[in-house]
Amino acid sequence: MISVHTFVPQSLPSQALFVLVAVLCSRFLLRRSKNPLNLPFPPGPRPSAIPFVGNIADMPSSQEWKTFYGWGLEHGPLVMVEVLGKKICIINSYEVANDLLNERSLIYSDRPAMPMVNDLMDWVRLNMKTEFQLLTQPAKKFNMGLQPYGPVYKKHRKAFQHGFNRRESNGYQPVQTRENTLLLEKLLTDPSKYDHHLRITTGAIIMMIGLGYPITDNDEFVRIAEAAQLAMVSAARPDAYLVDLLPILKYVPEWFPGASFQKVAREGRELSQELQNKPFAWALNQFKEGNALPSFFKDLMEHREIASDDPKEAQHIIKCATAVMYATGADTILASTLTFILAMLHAPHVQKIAQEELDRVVGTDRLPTYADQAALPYINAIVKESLRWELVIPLGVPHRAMQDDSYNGYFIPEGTTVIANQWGISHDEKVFSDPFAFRPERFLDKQSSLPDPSSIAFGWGRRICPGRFLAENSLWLHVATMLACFDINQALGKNGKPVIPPREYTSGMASRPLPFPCSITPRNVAAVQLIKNSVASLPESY
Ligand code: HEM
Repeated sequence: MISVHTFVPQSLPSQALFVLVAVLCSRFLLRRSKNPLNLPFPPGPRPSAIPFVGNIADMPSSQEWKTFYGWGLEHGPLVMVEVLGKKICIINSYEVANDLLNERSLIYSDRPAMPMVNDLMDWVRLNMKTEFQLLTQPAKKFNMGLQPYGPVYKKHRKAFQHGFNRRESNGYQPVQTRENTLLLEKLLTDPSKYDHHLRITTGAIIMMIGLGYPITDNDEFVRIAEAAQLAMVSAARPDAYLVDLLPILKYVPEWFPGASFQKVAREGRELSQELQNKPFAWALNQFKEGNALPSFFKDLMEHREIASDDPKEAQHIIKCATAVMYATGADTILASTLTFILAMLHAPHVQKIAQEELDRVVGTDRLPTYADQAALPYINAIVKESLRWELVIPLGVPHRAMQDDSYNGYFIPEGTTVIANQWGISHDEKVFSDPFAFRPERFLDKQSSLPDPSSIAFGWGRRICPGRFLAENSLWLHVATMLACFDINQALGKNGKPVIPPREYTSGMASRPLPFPCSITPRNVAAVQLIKNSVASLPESY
């Protein structure tokens, strides 16, 4: 069933019902009339016999990527479904995703409207009619990741890329190194809370890099960022709410029977406002008083012209970029590191090989650093396999066709939502043999033609994740240093036997492992001393 927190009013007034039917009919007829070559649509599960309803009953309510993967096996790499007149294409192969989303990115770089998240939760308010108005009244648009493709989006993207291209991202390595060393100490002291420590570390890294903000215990900004991000990713699943399929419903008031989605939206909206305003106000104050630490925010404030020639618009773009950064950055790095830890419990032999490589190349009297990266192919392969084995954003962020297109004899009409099932693509056994096993070795062969998992996990074309260099740097250091200092083992169950935790992940746009027990112990006395020495030699502050 469709994953509705649905809303179907019990007793719509007859006029509203008429409008609804008219909207559906016109959408249906409009789509039918535009297929000049009369090509078939891509195959997919058979829709309902009831007109307009389409595949609503086939849509999964959780772990959508697994159902979509099954459709790929049954119908081929490009699947189409239709839900209430809206067409959704699901891509299950690297080749097709590359052909459409990379090679034809001029056509596929738009985002679908997503009224629940964008309009009602205020992540991108689209109540203005034209791109021109969007350009001249930018005050409401906040999350560039969900913005339609166009001049406004390009300005936001440019500002973001300025701070996170490969060179700038490498410039943040000292922050990552410092916070990671503190993480090792926390894992030494209290390993059972490993997920909490990692959450604090990824938050601290993002807040320092983004705003120059040193987080505290129970930090308010971290709480806001996490809550806002959770609200967004829970709602931003493909057509999770009926309002995403029938945008007219966004005008239904919260008090109306059955309109509980409006309460969810209001709470999300309040969080998104807090996310944009509170940390920014703090950073601006620091900047004005001349106390700002080096950060993405400070750099952009000093080079506002990169964002816009208009200082007011520039400030707005900077505010949006910093908010988006800590809304998207911390949780994704956390989830990929948790996946790495879970993988170590499923493939214990891997860490033995990795530790042998680390001892041989780095030795045991210092921590691995970024300078060792090129000499540690097995660690690099673990990072790649962690990005492939389970996906932080299993279905990517949906794209939208901006014009009619055809591919391999199939018609893809303008307006189609295009979902790259990144989880499915990463588990395509025609490409990755034994895809459910954690096997870093598959990436050791330099002659191999396997796609790099980064070219799947971080998305496609002009919308590819701009935080990917930063994310990979963080993940690499967590993997290399944790394996250098600790043994990561299965925890013992009640019967005293080791327990392999299941590979269970949350649903939503972003996904992470459900909490799982594990044992993290220092490899030996030398590792304990190494961590203590490394912490002692950290500078007092930034
Ligand atoms: C392991 C970590 C991460 C993964 C797997 C990941 C994955 C993704 C994916 C799949 C997309 C959608 C791309 C598409 O539309 O095809 C995306 C977009 C985005 N990511 Fe990441 N991401 C990660 C970390 C980060 C970090 C650390 C930041 C910020 C510093 C970030 C900022 C963004 C932004 C702003 C977008 C929207 C891009 C746009 O629409 O133009 N991400 N990410």
